[in-house]
Amino acid sequence: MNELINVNQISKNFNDKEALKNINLTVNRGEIIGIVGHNGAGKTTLVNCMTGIYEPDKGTIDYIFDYKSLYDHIGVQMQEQYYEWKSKVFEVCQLYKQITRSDINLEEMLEEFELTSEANNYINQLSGGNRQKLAILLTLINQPEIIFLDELTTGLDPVAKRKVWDLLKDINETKEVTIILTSHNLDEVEYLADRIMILYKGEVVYLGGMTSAVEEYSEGEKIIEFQIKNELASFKLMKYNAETLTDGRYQIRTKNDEQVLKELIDDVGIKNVVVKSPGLEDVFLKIAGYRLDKEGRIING
Ligand SMILES: Nc1ncnc2c1ncn2[C@@H]1O[C@H](COP(=O)(O)OP(=O)(O)OP(=O)(O)O)[C@@H](O)[C@H]1O
Repeated sequence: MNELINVNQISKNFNDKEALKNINLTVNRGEIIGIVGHNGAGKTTLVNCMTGIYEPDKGTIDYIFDYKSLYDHIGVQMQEQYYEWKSKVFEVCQLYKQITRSDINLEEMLEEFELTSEANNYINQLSGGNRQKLAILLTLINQPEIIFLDELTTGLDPVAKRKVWDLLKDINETKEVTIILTSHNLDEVEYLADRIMILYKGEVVYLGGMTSAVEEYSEGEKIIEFQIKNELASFKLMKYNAETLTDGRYQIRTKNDEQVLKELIDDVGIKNVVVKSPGLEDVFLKIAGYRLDKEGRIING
């Protein structure tokens, strides 16, 4: 695969705070990389280093293209506050086109993004989903090889979120644009990314495929969720360390799922059973040393 960016052992400090420590990352052409981590983990700092906004204190970043023309090759999602809030959609697109001296056909692009009917509307009148689609469109006006997106779907409803995700997949596949996105939304990363980087206190704790992340950190563990037919039998669950969920459901984590399931069916009496593998959220929480309580709130593990 073709390497676009090589991040070699970079570190970045703010005063005496180490925001990034010895980060390595090779970005290959055509891939989608999701960068996740707790608040303050260093996601934005890493993106800012890769997009030339910050200079690393240690290490180097090599680009396949000439660094002097970096902004001809990358697209960076602007924070909403940078737009002229009361501008019309088409005007902002045109401005971006002029600034980047692009020869892109804006009408075609708006059509592709299903934003044609919004072209003469003010940005502050757009729905959240359309505003995010516009943000993506703007990153693509200079026809970049790689785009950087930050917290793309925060606050969007599930349908709008899904539309934005599908748009991104389409851009990645048809335009062969490489995508780096930071997100707190693990479903988003799980759906979109080919590789995931998990940052924890400025260090990379995982970099690789999604399936191997789950395999590596779940160590063959399975999650069994169920209700019991007769609540009086609930004392029998004590030996399994079962957690109580909402809605009268229980959860057991085990590496011996077949045996435990058989015992639950034969000895306890269970119904509405779901057996699942841990997901990215479980992995993420485990790496960061957290777990969820029965209402799904994060607590220290
Ligand atoms: N310009 C700055 N000046 C001082 N400290 C900074 C600066 N930018 C980031 N930091 C610090 O560096 C660390 C990493 O911050 P960064 O914004 O990269 O984290 P993040 O993972 O993007 O967090 P969030 O999810 O909250 O956006 C934090 O401790 C933050 O306070």
